[in-house]
Amino acid sequence: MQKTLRDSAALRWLVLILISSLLFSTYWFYDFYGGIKGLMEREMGISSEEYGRIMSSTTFANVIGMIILGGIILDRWGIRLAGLVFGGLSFLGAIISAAAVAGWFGDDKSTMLIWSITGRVLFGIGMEVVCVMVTRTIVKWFMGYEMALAMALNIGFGRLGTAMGMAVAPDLAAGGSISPAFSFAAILIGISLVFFIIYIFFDLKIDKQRSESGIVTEGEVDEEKFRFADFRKLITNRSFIYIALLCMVFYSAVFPLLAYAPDLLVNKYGFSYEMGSQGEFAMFGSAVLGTAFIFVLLLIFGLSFSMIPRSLKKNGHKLLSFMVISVLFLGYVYILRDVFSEWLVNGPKTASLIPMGTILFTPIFGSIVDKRGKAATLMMIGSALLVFAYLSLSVFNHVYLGYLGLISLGIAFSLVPAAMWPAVARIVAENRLGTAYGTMFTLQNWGLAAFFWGIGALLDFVNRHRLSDIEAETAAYDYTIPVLMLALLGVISAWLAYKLKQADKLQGYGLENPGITQ
Ligand SMILES: C[C@H](N)C(=O)N[C@@H](CCCCN)C(=O)O
Repeated sequence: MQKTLRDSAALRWLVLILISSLLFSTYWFYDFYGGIKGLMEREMGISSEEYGRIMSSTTFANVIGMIILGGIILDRWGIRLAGLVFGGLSFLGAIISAAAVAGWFGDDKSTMLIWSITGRVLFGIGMEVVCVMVTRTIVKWFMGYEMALAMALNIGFGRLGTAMGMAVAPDLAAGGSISPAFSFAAILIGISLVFFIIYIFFDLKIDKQRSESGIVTEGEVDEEKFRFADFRKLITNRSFIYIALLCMVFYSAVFPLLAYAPDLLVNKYGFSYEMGSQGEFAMFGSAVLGTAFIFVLLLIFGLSFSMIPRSLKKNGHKLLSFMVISVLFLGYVYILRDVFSEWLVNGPKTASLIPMGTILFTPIFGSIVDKRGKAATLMMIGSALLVFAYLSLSVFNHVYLGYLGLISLGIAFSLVPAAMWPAVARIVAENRLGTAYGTMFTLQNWGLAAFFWGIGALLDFVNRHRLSDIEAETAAYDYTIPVLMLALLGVISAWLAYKLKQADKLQGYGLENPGITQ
């Protein structure tokens, strides 16, 4: 068979970087608000409930089926046009939000609130359809190659956007105005659209090659088109119902919390929104350099290890690897101890370590699912960890338990997505994946709509007697009840993962079997 662009590993990974930049920038915009919640409340004069309303508005159009409609449009128009339209929509939404907080439409509270919400609604439609489009593009280029790894790394790009958005937003707003943080985030989406336009040339070329070699192109595959009969079949499949509900409940317990996590750390444990004496950018720079340094050491270790003769490393190589990685990690912590000591008292920076950790752990858990299986069991464990995390962060008051809670949350946030998304591909036929992801994202948005807003509203309600003191900065929000509510979602997630495991036993999709069969 004639070779196409996707047969070149270098081109495949280049394509992954080009399209993942859209995920990086849109996740940045989705989550950077969390790092400046307190500042937004002060500058815009809004309450926690109103902050929650802005966050929740990302989902407003999606709860009434915009993602499914976007998926159908994607199937009909193809990756290039749909990518430009929905990427452009997320950019437009981000620009409107940035203009709103800059006071372009008026600087009174209600005008800023209305336009911030309008911007976020448009951004939300664009972002979710972009996510489905990017997933389909990965399938197009990586099917038969390193698809699971590509998906995990792609999620990693998104998480990096989340982490950096949360960590850097307070620095961008350090001049006393939230506007630069918004403009910067919007510009990032514009830059990633340029990367997407570069990708379009590769997409045109590969489609041309595929049609020349007799492989039908994406737009010509009739089976790819959306049919309501398939949709009905999908939503009556037991395993799909459980995994879709799990997606809704699990993500409702995680994404909204990220929007409140920095504020939770500031209010519950007395963390700060400001950095200490060393200067934020110097600290950020040394953290990035330290991370690059450790990657280089790991690379050297990997290369030297690969040169040891097989017979010598047969036994004990796992122990040796574990020891070397542990020493490197401890060295890393030692080198960066000043950075860590400053970061671990700063709310947004500490909260950003949750998505940061998932960048490493999601591919690791993904490869465990590939090699050993146990996807449904891992989803149960991930959900149980969520319960532990939220109990630690709510009913207990010790900061070390708080750190442990954040680590558990990070592991849960890696385990469940790493097991969930490849599992969908086992339950649903490949040519229906777009519809399946669209349906799951829609349900997920129902949950997000309720909890992004619900946490803020509950926070205002349980703290209603001291709101004026909180505004005067003489009292702090009590987060116990809102976080306990999320622990309950963890319990429901664990139950749904258990039901999924049972349904899979009946239906025989083999979710507990390894993904790699050869
Ligand atoms: C934000 C989006 N609705 C979502 O749920 N994203 C997932 C990743 C989905 C990747 C599917 N291949 C996430 O965990 O961020």
